[in-house]
Amino acid sequence: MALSEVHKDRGELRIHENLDELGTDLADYIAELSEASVKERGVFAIALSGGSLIGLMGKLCEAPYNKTVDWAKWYIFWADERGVAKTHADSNYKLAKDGLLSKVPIVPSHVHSINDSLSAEEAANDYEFVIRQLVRTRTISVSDISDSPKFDLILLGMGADGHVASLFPNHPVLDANNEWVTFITNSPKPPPERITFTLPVINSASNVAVVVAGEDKAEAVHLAIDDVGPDHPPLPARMVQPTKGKLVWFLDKLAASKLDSSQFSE
Ligand SMILES: O=C(O)[C@H](O)[C@@H](O)[C@H](O)[C@H](O)COP(=O)(O)O
Repeated sequence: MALSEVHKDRGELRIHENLDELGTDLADYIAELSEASVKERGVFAIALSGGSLIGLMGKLCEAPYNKTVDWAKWYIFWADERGVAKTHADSNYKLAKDGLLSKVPIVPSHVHSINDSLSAEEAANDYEFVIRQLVRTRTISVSDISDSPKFDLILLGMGADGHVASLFPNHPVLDANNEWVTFITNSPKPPPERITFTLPVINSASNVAVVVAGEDKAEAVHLAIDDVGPDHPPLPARMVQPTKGKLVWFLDKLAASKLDSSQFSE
């Protein structure tokens, strides 16, 4: 049985007994947001990350979701990508293609992957340009308080160091405020070159979900969610604070094991 709680300023926490339960809840959540967005806007603009997230989304390829989700209305983006060819084992595009996109009827022209034939800097500029065109036509909605794109859903994983997308702790990329998409060439997690959404774009989304499993992430989950005071410089995951959108954490009980448990009720 999942524990669910709305933390006073860190969004909704959904804590699951095991990965199977987490995967079912995540698939339900994505399917519901897709339905609501298609009803409201006629499309669903979703941004993916890499890592274990894609495997945890696996139930979307199975019944009932493979038949009930309106896949033709999905537009796919990446919150971050690694500086490798799309055929490389490290590519976030390849991970999503093999694990999800090739298994459901997504329209190929709706898949907006990051150009792998450019330098990291050029690819970031090119991706921002692509997103600008799609904001103009409202395939991607626009924030009503800035000119930022407003994705219907941005899905993030989190590293044991508290990074999300390719926004790493103490890295100047955390201060990138003028761009929608930027790049780094010195990622502490290989490969070194990466393209990433900036925090303003993540925080302008209608919905942001952070999906985290495993005991090695428990300390970072605690630092990202609990009131830990000013002695701890905020982790990138703590800087995920949608201005008007909704934040949901999908955790397994191991990742949640260091949270101040007093805040939960069944
Ligand atoms: O390309 C990447 O590396 C990711 O987008 C990154 O932000 C990932 O989501 C986290 O590192 C968590 O990855 P794991 O879930 O595999 O630990």
